[in-house]
Amino acid sequence: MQITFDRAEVRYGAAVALHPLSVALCERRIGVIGLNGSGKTTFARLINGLVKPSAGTVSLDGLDTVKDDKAVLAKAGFIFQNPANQIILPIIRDDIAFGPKSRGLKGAALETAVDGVLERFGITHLAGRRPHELSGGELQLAALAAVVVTEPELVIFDEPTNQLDLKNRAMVKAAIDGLMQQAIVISHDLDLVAGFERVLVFHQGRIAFDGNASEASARYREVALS
Ligand SMILES: Nc1ncnc2c1ncn2[C@@H]1O[C@H](COP(=O)(O)OP(=O)(O)OP(=O)(O)O)[C@@H](O)[C@H]1O
Repeated sequence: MQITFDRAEVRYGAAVALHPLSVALCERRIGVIGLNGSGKTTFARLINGLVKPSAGTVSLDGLDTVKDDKAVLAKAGFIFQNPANQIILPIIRDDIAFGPKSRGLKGAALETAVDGVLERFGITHLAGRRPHELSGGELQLAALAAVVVTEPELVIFDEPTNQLDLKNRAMVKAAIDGLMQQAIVISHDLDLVAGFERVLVFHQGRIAFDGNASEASARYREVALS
């Protein structure tokens, strides 16, 4: 999928969260790194229309995130920094079933779809649990399953390994690596984006570097320590 920013900018009053940005993205794995407050989440939320540009446009395969917001939401799933906030229903299985159910899937087809994603992310044993009974990594996988079951073309992750231990981090990394969908991953975890085709470094609301993962890490270290 082609994601196109055309002079898109975001302002909150007098403060600029994202300076006018024009960029086209179509790689399968795109990393976004940068200091706190550099504009990464704003950038990511623009992609699926959670944040609307103050000026300019953002489009996904020609669909405008403002005018075609519903179609954009169906194409691009978003995993929030704290996935517990996006798991609405008390039981994991019901939460995963919620999206496809509200799109009309029912009966055996619904059960098969839910079983499929539970198995795919290795969380079948967690289906009957409540969100607070899951580890941070398991919560990420449950939120990911709930997004993937709706069959988006793109999945956007906002700091998916934030505050996870090594084991949970590896679990989430494996899930992202194995994802069939295009993925955009915001992260402070440079290992997570190390193998990505394209990595953007944000700094003070602008892209300070756009290129391969190893050069991006070096550039990030430079801006972080400057
Ligand atoms: N709703 C909002 N209202 C006002 N200012 C905001 C809002 N959302 C973000 N900002 C500001 O915009 C700037 C960019 O924020 P953003 O969350 O995009 O950064 P970030 O790189 O994702 O940071 P972090 O790594 O801490 O999550 C920050 O200065 C932030 O304070």
